[in-house]
Amino acid sequence: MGKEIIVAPSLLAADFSNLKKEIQEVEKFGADFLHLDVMDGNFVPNISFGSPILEAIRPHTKLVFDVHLMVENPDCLIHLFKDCADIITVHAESTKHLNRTIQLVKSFGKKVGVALNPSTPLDFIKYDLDNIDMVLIMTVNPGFGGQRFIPEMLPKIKELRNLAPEIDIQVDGGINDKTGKLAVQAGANILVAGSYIFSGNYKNKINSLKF
Ligand SMILES: O=C(CO)[C@@H](O)[C@H](O)COP(=O)(O)O
Ligand SMILES: [Fe+2]
Repeated sequence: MGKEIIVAPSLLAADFSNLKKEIQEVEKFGADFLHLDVMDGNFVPNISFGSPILEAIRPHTKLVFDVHLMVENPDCLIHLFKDCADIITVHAESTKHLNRTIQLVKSFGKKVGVALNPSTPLDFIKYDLDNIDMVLIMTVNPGFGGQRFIPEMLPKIKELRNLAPEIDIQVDGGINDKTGKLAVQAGANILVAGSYIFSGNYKNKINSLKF
């Protein structure tokens, strides 16, 4: 442990007909990041929202915009997020040349995250760790909110924490007060939670993740 816990509500589970209010509520109750799941219906079997929505909500909050790109060929799309994202996370599985994609995100002056699907080994990023700000360990298979946390990801988080003691480790998928605690004990310091937070009582839920 050691690093302060960052709580990142995932907008995917918010009321889409009331986004401005939803975002301002989680901000008021202590959220640190706003996690924004961009899905293209190709890399994952679902479509969510894209840069026009992010630009529309950007003026209404000071939260850090943590953009999780679940798109095939992210190099073609990254530029769309240059005016609204603070952190851009790409999936290691979505690009042929991960190191080039990392450099592209950085060329826009953004922090760069790399996400790994549950079955993707840490070896994929071993030689890029010094160039990455954050590693996102997916604790479900990407594409949908409301899935169950995969406990086999806990040793993966531990292994990464040993490999990179200072890096930000984000976990995403099935996070609640119980699974979040296990992830933090394993070494994670950024907790994404969608259905857990947006299912009600935002204040208690956000507080319950600040271990
Ligand atoms: O990236 C994803 C899903 O692919 C996530 O960010 C989900 O939005 C998390 O939702 P919950 O599992 O917390 O409901
Ligand atoms: Fe996500």
